Amino acid sequence: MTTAPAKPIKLVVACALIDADNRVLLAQRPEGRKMAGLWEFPGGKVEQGETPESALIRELEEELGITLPARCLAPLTFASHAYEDFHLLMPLYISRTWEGDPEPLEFQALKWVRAARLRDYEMPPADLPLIPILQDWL
Ligand SMILES: Nc1nc2c([nH]c(=O)n2[C@H]2C[C@H](O)[C@@H](COP(=O)(O)OP(=O)(O)OP(=O)(O)O)O2)c(=O)[nH]1
Ligand SMILES: [Mg+2]
Repeated sequence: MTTAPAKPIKLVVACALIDADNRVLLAQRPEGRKMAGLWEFPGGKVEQGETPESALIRELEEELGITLPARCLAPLTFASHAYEDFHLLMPLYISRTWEGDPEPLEFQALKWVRAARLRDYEMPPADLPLIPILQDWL
């Protein structure tokens, strides 16, 4: 019996930011990167020495320029997806409260999207199972 070689697990944290109109923030991945142009939830890799929450707070500051205390983050769901060269494990948090106006500091664009419209935006394959969960929740 042969088994497929194990792929490294990459831990990425992301957040569904929800505005007062119940819309969710999607961010368009930059040019020149893997999956450029696809729409994702802001976030990024958990670095050595970080907790998932501290990594997410750092990423939201770097990518969007917003400040979000850990108490404003609630766990929503997660993605688990086999990419070609790694396995993505991505906890998805949700928040309705932060300080500052999100700006596309590291993205091509940002978009506030209604739950019913989420499928109009092409997302990474790992994110597709998250859409109905978010739609049920919103
Ligand atoms: N942030 C985020 N990443 C996602 C989503 N869906 C998905 O498959 N990913 C994948 C894409 C990447 O392989 C990985 C995130 O890596 P990244 O390169 O953007 O990480 P990062 O923000 O830490 O950026 P960098 O330090 O590499 O510049 O997770 C999502 O909804 N949000
Ligand atoms: Mg990122």
